[in-house]
Amino acid sequence: MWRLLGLTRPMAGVMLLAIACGVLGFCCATFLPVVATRFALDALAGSLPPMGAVAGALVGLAVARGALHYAEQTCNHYIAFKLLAHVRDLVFGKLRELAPAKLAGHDRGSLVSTITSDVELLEVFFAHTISPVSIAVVMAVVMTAFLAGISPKVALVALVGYLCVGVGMPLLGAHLSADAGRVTRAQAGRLSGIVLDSLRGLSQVLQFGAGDARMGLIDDESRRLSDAQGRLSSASSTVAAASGALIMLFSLAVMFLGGSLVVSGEMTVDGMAIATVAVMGSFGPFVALANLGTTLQGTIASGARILAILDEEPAVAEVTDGEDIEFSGTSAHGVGFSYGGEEVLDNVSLEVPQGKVVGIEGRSGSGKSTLCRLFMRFWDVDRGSIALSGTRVDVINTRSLRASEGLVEQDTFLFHGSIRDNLLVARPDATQEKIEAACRAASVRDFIVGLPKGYDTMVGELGDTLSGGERQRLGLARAFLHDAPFLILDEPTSNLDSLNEGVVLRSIARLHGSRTVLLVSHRPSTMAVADQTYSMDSGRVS
Ligand SMILES: Nc1ncnc2c1ncn2[C@@H]1O[C@H](COP(=O)(O)OP(=O)(O)OP(=O)(O)O)[C@@H](O)[C@H]1O
Repeated sequence: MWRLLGLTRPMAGVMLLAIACGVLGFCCATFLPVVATRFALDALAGSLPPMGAVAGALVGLAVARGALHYAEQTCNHYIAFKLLAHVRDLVFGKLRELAPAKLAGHDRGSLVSTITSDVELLEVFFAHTISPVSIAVVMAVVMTAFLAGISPKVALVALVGYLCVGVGMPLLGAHLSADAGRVTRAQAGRLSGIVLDSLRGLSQVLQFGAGDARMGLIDDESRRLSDAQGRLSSASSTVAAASGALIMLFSLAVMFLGGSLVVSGEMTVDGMAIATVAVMGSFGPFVALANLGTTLQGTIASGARILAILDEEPAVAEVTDGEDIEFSGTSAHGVGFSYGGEEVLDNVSLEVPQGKVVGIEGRSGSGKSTLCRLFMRFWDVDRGSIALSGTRVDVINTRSLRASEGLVEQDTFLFHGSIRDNLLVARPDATQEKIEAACRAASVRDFIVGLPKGYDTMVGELGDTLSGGERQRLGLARAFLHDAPFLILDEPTSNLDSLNEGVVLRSIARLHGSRTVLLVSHRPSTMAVADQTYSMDSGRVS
């Protein structure tokens, strides 16, 4: 909570304005009936001021109440939405640092839920917690001082009432909802994770008839979510009912106390009427806090999840004060690496001279893709070193490293958008000629121009109808378009038929001399294009 509060520091001025407007607004709301009572008492005594003054005072207070409440809400929401934008910016910046190594193990659904609904829930904290609490504290002081001027005993009873509603009710809410707020947040994340997972694995679910089991899982998680939500709403209804009852109780207490003080001569009838009306109308700022006990827990849970992401240390730190390189070949020396547990690479050394195509073959799981990712510096090596142009990758500026390398992984991810958009990811300023040349080299041009909308065909429209081979060739076209001097191709032909494989291999062969290629494949036909081939077995290279 302190750290979330810390974020509001640059907004302190607007926050003070919100609090000032809130206090003045509640003063208008509370003193409107008080002033009206005063006029009524004056009328009874036969000394009513002119009606114009009476109407002016009452209408003035009512209009001021509306305007001040509007100003308070505007300030609060200005602060909240500025801060939400700032928090989103921090979270996306952090995700960029954490990707891909630290995001590999994250539950995607939870992550999406944190980025979207958790950040949004902070609005409750920034717009509906900080200033209402401050306003309630100030109003408690103002009202107690005002009532003490009429009768200290009445002021004391009112203060106890304010504490019961403003402090007791949030505590009751927190007690009744227990950890339902935290559970609701966590459960919402789990549910989105499972739904996302089920959607992505839809064909497996259908193929193995796992629909009922999957549905059962989603039902169970939904039930847990609605149980937690049910506990939350039941707690807030109880709190709302109890608050209403307390307000009536304390108003009656003030009235009866006032009556007895009038009888004992310690208070005038006018004083009793004004004190009772003032107390009855003064609970607004405290009622605004009553539900904090149920809502704040969820908000704090969301804040904790966001802060946990912001606190996570990236596996690989971005380099901005290192060296820029001109690519002239790459090498690995004595590289050892594990993902945490078992060793995946052990003492791996290889040379990829400039302009050459170097192949790596080996059985599944021997660590070929891992080595590719280490060349990209998605992870840092545990032992040994990887260097580009003789400079260790961990001292090369990340921007320069990314500009020097292009990676085609086994699975090509296509963003929602047109084929052209997906290709331009690799090089936003590419001309149509460059796009065509890259697609021709990847043997995908004929497929694209054969589509009714050509390069403007939406990938989303195609959905799963795009074959594995077509996606793979689009991935290759992207890499060719990227124009990096060093291309890392991880199984670039695994989904291609021999005709398309032939076209792609001829394109790779044409790269000889102009680009350097590290080519991973288990296909002898693909390996034939390499100048030199390393063999990988159980994390070792020969
Ligand atoms: N992100 C990861 N976290 C933990 N372990 C991983 C991760 N990625 C890969 N591994 C493990 O590292 C080992 C090497 O995997 P890698 O993908 O590098 O092998 P590969 O030779 O490319 O296999 P294939 O030819 O099947 O793609 C495997 O045992 C794999 O389970």
